[in-house]
Amino acid sequence: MNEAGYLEELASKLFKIKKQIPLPMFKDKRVYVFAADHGVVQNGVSAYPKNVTYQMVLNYFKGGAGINVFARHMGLKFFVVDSGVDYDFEDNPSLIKMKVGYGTKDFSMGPAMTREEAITCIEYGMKVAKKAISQGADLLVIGDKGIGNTTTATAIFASFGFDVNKITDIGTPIPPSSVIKKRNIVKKALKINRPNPNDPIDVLSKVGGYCIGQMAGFILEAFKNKVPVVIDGFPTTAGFYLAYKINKKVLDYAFFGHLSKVKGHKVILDSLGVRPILDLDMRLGEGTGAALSVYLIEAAIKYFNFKNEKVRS
Ligand SMILES: Cc1cc2ncn([C@H]3O[C@H](COP(=O)(O)O)[C@@H](O)[C@H]3O)c2cc1C
Ligand SMILES: O=C(O)c1cccnc1
Repeated sequence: MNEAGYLEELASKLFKIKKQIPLPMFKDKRVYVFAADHGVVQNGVSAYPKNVTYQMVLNYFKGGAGINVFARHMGLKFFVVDSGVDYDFEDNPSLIKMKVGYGTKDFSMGPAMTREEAITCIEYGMKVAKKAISQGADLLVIGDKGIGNTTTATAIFASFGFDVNKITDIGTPIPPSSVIKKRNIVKKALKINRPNPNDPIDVLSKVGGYCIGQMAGFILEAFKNKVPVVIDGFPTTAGFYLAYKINKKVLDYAFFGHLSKVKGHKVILDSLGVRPILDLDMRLGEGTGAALSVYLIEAAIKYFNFKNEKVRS
């Protein structure tokens, strides 16, 4: 048996969550993109300046970004969470205002945020998930938006013991000299801040981001409510990793939508023993790879139900 290969694993993972035959199809699929600014950007670790973050959020409102295309293609409701962008947005139907601050501090000089802010991030992320689920959401895809967030993600993983040399790569296209700078900035951040790998909140406050902290809270709340979450690329996996360090059981509720082209992503996914659904050389972030993978998760459910129907008849 197992002729449908990995699709059967996907279905059996869902079956462990839902414990229902037939498995229900998703009725309210959503993508939440967590956006924030990162003080570390002032060191020239991204191909873009900081103000591109808020411009991209404004672009979401017009439906003009990659994730808007894929959300429409996949029938996902789209939301952007302002976790901490250095800009005051006017109200918009897809905007969720959860600002913890106007961007983190540069963690190569000291802590990114206070411990209180880190806890607030987790709480706000939980609030976003709670509301989504109370409105009927039954599949939650997460994405990232924020210039510099791949440096923040690298610093988080490095804090938990991953080798900086093995996980540092370009996010947006920077020259090799800037990749070296990125690596050195992360090393300096660890030296200055000494994040405690046994205390995920300490890691978040020392070298984290408002967006990544909120993703962690979001994932923890989704788990509590038995709602599966689809993780995207490198920055969203950092959010997942923080949640995982708080509660290892979140692994049973998470699907890894794709393998990012950022080389560290494979290192992290291998360490978790998980297999990404797609591998398309994407390094776009925003939830794009995860959004596309939903197609296969749904196909896996249909196939599972078809097989079980055959067995019964
Ligand atoms: C136009 C544009 C579209 C994007 N779509 C995703 N990202 C991605 O790249 C950024 C992280 O890479 P780094 O750490 O190198 O800054 C994030 O905003 C992420 O969403 C984009 C970035 C830009 C500029
Ligand atoms: O892996 C990702 O999701 C990613 C890669 C590059 C830039 N932003 C996100």
